[in-house]
Amino acid sequence: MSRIALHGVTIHYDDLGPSDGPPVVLIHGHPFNRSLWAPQATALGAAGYRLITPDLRGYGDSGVTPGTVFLSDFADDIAALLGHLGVERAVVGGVSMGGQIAMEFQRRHPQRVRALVLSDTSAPAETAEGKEFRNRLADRLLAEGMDGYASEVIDKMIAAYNVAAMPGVAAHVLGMMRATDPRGAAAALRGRAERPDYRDTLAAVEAPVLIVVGADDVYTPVAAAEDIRRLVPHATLAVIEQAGHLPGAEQPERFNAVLLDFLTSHVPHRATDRA
Ligand SMILES: O=C(O)CCC(=O)CC(=O)O
Repeated sequence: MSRIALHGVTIHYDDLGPSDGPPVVLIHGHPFNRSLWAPQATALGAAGYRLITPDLRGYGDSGVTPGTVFLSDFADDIAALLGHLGVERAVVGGVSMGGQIAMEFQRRHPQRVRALVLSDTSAPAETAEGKEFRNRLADRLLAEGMDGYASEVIDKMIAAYNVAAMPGVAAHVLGMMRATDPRGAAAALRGRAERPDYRDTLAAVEAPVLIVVGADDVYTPVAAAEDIRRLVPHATLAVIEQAGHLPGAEQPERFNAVLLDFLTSHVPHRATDRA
């Protein structure tokens, strides 16, 4: 684990795998942390890729900036982290809110994106109803803490059948949610409520794009992934069976196979991308 002070906060991150491998950044969702990507670390490293996984500000070991944190703040943190690491261009991917941050990164720093990986996410701006929900949830988490929310949503974060069948995965996901600082979660909820519509950005993307979705995701169902696919005709779409909103955790072997297949085709090892 490493850390860096940037934009007024300390960001913790892992930088794993061969340092001269093509860099891949994977961004966790809400309310998780970089340990979400533990099942990807070994597989990517063994295949020769460098994997950089930050704890977003307000999550995991990173510092908290209470109030409102916009997806643009998260994207700029990642750009600064890559600058610190001497990485000019990278594969940038994420799950759910992390996928939206990857789209925001593409919007703000398109020249730094070698390829995009969008797992279980959606491109449109928040609806009026969604904004109200996120702002209410932010108030609730600040008042009550994370425990009640974590118990309520575990069977949507991973497929309900996996909660029983995969107690280790369920415990990990619950543990990440419960350990999140409510001030960090609330700040991200408020900022995410204000996110822009990413559909125009996606329609203009020339970089390779991988869209992944759990077959039984109830938050961002397969239809949301198909909507993204329609915007990006050159994208690859993979549906992961026996998974919900977090296929990288629920079905790591299937998820890793799809990811590595995409990387091998579109991001070969020869290029080094160090600045
Ligand atoms: O609140 C939602 O939109 C679904 C849950 C979620 O955001 C999880 C995540 O960001 O990974």
